[in-house]
Amino acid sequence: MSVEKINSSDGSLERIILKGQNKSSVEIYLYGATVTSWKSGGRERLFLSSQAKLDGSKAIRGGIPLVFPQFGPGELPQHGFARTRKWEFLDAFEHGESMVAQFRLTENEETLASKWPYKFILNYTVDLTATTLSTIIKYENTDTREFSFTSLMHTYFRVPDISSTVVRGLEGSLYANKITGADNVAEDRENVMIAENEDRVYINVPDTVSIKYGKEQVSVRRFNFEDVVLWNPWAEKAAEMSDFGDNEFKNMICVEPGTVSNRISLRPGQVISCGQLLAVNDVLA
Ligand SMILES: O=P(O)(O)OC[C@H]1O[C@H](O)[C@H](O)[C@@H](O)[C@@H]1O
Repeated sequence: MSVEKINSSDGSLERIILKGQNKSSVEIYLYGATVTSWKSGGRERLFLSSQAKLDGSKAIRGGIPLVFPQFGPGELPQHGFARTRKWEFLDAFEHGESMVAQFRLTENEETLASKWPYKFILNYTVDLTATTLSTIIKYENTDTREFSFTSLMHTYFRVPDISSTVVRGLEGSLYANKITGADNVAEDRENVMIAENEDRVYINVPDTVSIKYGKEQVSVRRFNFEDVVLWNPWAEKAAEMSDFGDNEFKNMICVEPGTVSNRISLRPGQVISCGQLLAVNDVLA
């Protein structure tokens, strides 16, 4: 088990690499506090585009970008400012079976001058075990006024083949289809598969959904996040994105825990912790 801090002496961005038991590891860029790699049993579980910008010029395309305080388009830049700010690295250490790293983001002059002008502290904890990765944000209102926000962990999973990838646990939930504009559609499938440009916000989702591919399954358990966004840009939209390889849509699926259909409100001094626990399980059969 080890912690490595890569400084930017060669011009690359600073990052932290935690190595845990059984060939597990996680890499976190201070830029956006973006997790860019998670390995369990020596295998990469997250998708990072070969075209991703890793120089701080754009939000990182892949891994786990953190969306705060605005999901999607709006008064702030798309998906807010947390994914394009440099976070402070607080500490990394071994804790029982886990390797843990902690990061912090607070307001700055730019955010105070933005359309979301509040004082806040986000404490972000990344916890790695041999078979799990948990990412938790503690949101704290340090302002004198109540504020509200939307937030999400934009998790990009690497899959061998999208055409045989199944998402389970969504059956019975309602979703808004952001492509067609249809709202409150009931999901009636036990096994959700993607075969075109999909962008859906699921609400009333059970705590755990899972992604199954081949003989493996990764489960995604949420804490205090209400919704799950399901996204794959498919061929045409992928081709329009400068930081996404044309054929890479075949090897990724975004299953994104967040609270985006409602807003989270915090009074002065109030705190809430929200996050996700990703766990790798082998599937027999
Ligand atoms: O291109 P980005 O700003 O990173 O957004 C990528 C995607 O994020 C989420 O999944 C949204 O639901 C999509 O509408 C959006 O296209």
